[in-house]
Amino acid sequence: MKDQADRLSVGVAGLGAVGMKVAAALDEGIDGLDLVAVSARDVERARKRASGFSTSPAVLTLDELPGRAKVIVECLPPELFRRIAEPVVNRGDVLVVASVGALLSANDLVVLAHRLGGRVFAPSGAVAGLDGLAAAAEAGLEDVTLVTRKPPSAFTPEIMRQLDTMNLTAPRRVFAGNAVEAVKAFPQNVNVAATVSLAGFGPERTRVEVWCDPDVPNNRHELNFRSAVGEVRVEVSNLPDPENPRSSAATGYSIVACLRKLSATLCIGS
Ligand SMILES: NC(=O)C1=CN([C@@H]2O[C@H](COP(=O)(O)OP(=O)(O)OC[C@H]3O[C@@H](n4cnc5c(N)ncnc54)[C@H](O)[C@@H]3O)[C@@H](O)[C@H]2O)C=CC1
Ligand SMILES: O=C([O-])CC(=O)C(=O)O
Repeated sequence: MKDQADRLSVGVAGLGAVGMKVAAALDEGIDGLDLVAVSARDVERARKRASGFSTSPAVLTLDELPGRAKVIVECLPPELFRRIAEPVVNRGDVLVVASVGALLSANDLVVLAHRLGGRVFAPSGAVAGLDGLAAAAEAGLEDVTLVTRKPPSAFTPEIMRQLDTMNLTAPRRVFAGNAVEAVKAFPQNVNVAATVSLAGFGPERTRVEVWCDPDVPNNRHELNFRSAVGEVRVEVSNLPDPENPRSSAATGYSIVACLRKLSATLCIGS
C-alpha cells in the first residue's frame, strides 16, 4: 500500500465501452491510484453508470475534469481529444490516451508535455506485439506492416454507407497507405495503426491495410515487422465490445494494465 503522498488521483474522460472498463477497474482498486472523477456527454446518465461504484467519483462535465486529478484517462470520441488533452498537458499532468490516432496530429502537445514535465501514455489498446516492435526499433527497423480486418458492423455508419459494406459478399481491401492516411480515412477504426507507428517506424513509414471482411466475426490485427535482428509476426483476433462493436473488448483492459504500471514495483515487459 502506497503512502498517501505517493498516491495518484485519476479521472476518466468518457464512460463508453473503453472508459467504463477503466473506471470499473479503478473503482475495484489499482495499487497507488484513486478514482476521483469521471465525465461523459450526458452527466445524468454518467451518474447512473457510476452509481454502483464504491469510490463515489465526482461526475463532471468534460471541461471541469482537468485539474481534478493528476492522471486523466482519455476514452472519448476522437474529435474531443484536444479538448481534454490540451488543458491536461498545459498543467503538466499525466495523460493516458485511447484515441491514439488523434495523437498523430498533436505532436505540439507532446513537446509541451516534455517542457512542462508531464507525460503522455499510449497503451497498446487493441493490438499486441509492441514490446517486440520497440526492441526491434532499437536494433533498426526495415519494414512494418499492419493489416486490420474487421466485419462490416465494426465500421461507422458513414463509412459503411460510403463503402457499401453491408452488401459485401467477399473480403474487400478498403484502404492501403501509411498510418497518417489510415487515421484520416478511419479515425474510429485504426487507432492501432497510430500506436504501432509511434512505437516503431513512425507514421509515414508504417504501412497499413484495412479490410472489410463479412466472413470474420472478430476484429483482427496482423502486425509484421522486420529488423536487423529478425522478423516478427503477431496476430490478434479480438472479440468486439458488446457495447460498441467498433472497439475491441480488450482495449479497456490494456489501458488498465498500463495504469497498473504507473505505480507498480515489479514491471514486466518493455
Ligand atoms: N487505442 C486503441 O487500440 C483503441 C482505441 N479506441 C478509441 O477509444 C475511444 C473510445 O472508444 P469507445 O469507448 O469504444 O467509444 P464509445 O463511443 O463507447 O464511448 C465514448 C464516450 O465518450 C463520451 N462522450 C462523448 N462526448 C462527450 C463529452 N462532450 N464529454 C464527456 N464525454 C463525452 C460518451 O458519453 C461515451 O461515454 C475512441 O476514440 C475509439 O476510437 C477504440 C478501440 C481501440
Ligand atoms: O478495437 C479495435 O480492434 C481497433 C480499433 O477500433 C482502433 O484501433 O481504433
